[in-house]
Amino acid sequence: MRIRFSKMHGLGNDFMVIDGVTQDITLTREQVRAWGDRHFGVGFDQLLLVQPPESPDVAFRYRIYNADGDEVEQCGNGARCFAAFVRRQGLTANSVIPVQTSGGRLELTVLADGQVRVNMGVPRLALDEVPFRASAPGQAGRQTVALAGGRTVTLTPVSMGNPHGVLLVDEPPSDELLADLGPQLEQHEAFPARANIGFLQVLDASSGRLRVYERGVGETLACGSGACAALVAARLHGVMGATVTLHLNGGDIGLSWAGAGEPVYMTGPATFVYDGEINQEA
Ligand SMILES: N[C@H](CCC[C@H](N)C(=O)O)C(=O)O
Repeated sequence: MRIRFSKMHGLGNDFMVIDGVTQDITLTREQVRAWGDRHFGVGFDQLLLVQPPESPDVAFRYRIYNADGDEVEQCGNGARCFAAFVRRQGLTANSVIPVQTSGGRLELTVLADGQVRVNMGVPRLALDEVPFRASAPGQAGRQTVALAGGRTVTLTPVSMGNPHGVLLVDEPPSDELLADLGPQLEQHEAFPARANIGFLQVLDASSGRLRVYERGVGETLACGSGACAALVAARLHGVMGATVTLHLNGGDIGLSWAGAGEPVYMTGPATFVYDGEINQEA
């Protein structure tokens, strides 16, 4: 069976986006991995599957699959591309689009300049909601994680619907730092569901530099939910204000968070690359 899809990206975090409203799509873990392969398939960080709504308070459901084939709860850059996709496909003409993901309900607003503003929901900081398994009592927002060889790191566990661990670093996050700590922390026993690991260098109260080693993918050029988690962590540490710009390898993202109990808002681009067709069995 031939499947129609669009290739898109949000600041270089790239997606295969499939209309599961007008096409009857069933995905297996093996199929996602095959299509995600950058040599033998389409190649992507995540696959986004658009589906009809399952409740009256949303217009759509969208499912997110990492390149390793696992379905996950949330994708911030993907949410922006989802909004641009459903309008381009003619599935909606609305500018405000409520959507359900496995990690919660998002409200997306397509702005006049084509950027998309996302209400990413209220961050969850309770350790069992991230989930995070503390090895020793930590103070709010700061947990110590033991690494092989006796080293320890301090990070902030945050859920944006998906799990994140954010480290505040004094220098620009280097390739060596991510290669050393990214895989260890992504799969660390402290994160029973694994985690996306962010490395944030705070530049001043309104700007910072972020690199993210994503769960199920590795480092991406941008991570939207990771950017939200980084702002939350920085605010818990008292080192950033309510409205910031974070510089990611793929570009800049605007964020705001008014504090505990409030949602995080993220604004950024959604870029269309090409339309394609692929065989279901490929
Ligand atoms: N790797 C993430 C999913 C994609 C998140 C990211 N691409 C974003 O923009 O939020 C996870 O396993 O939770």
